[in-house]
Amino acid sequence: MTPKPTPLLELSKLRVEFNGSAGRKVRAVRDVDLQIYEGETLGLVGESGCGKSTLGRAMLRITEPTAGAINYLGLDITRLRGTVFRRTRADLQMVFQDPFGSLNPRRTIADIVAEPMLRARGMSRADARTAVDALLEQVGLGREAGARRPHEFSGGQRQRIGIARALAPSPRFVVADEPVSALDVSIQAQVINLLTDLIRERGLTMLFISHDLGVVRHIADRIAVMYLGQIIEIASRDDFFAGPAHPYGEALLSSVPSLGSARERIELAGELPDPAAPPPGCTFHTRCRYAIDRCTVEAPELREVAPGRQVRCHLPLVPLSAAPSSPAAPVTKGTVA
Ligand SMILES: Nc1ncnc2c1ncn2[C@@H]1O[C@H](COP(=O)(O)OP(=O)(O)OP(=O)(O)O)[C@@H](O)[C@H]1O
Repeated sequence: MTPKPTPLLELSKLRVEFNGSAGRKVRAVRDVDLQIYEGETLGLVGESGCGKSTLGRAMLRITEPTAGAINYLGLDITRLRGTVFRRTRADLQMVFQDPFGSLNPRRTIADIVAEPMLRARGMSRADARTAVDALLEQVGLGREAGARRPHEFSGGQRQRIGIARALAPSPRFVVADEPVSALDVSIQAQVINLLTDLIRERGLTMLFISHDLGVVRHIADRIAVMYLGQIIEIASRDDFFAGPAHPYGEALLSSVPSLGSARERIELAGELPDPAAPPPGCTFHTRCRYAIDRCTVEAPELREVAPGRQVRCHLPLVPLSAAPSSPAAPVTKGTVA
């Protein structure tokens, strides 16, 4: 028997609540348990507002979790303070959806990319200069880009700068939050191919957040589906695209005919419920076409229905004896044409 791989990052009961209007608590992330294995890209999908960004930001403590633990190499990051936190945090970086908003317009690209090398890794200026040149080459901008400022670049180029800055402290784990959704489709493919190359060359582990299943299919090894702050399905990429086990995933996939799903289109009834007042029982029951009485009163647990495949549903769509698949098994990733 092959030993189970050790997660690089493990979330236990991670919770994020915001103060909503009229003193109501917005439960954006609800007690999430999740393992991310070294070298894998985990795609996090779900409708707008289901909590994907909040979960990604909480994993890096950009948004402080309300409760729970984030285990990274034996350390609970939520408990770290001061220098130890800053040093550890340099291993964990983020690529944002809108790189322009996060790039200081007054600074040169070389300064922007060098800053985390100097601050987080204590590099000398001379070493940082050499490393910046190499990184700008690696992300396809060329070292000449270093002397210019953010406004001189197109959206796709700015995202390359955002990626260079995230990689500057040589992280092991990167959260990419909708990194291509603001870009033209032709540019999206180039940035996805760049990320795929960087993941392979640097052995990066990544949480890739996207509402676009077509994009996720090109880059992710495993898929986690989120609904109203909870993970409701986890599967290998191939298993998920062959047929989601949760009715929500089934509906999401059916809405993208280009993904080759021969199934009928399933309309999701109504809007995403208010995360400050989630429905009782299974939170998806109000929109689920298979819901039975039990779903309205009893909240399902996230349970394993096949090796490496978990689902939070009383009536999962795959048979309990579904074909085995390893959670961290290497998957050949596609190149976007
Ligand atoms: N700072 C905040 N204060 C109050 N509520 C917030 C805050 N940030 C997010 N929320 C709420 O938390 C819930 C989850 O939002 P989040 O942005 O994480 O979802 P998402 O799936 O990433 O959606 P999107 O793709 O639109 O960003 C939403 O109801 C959102 O309105």
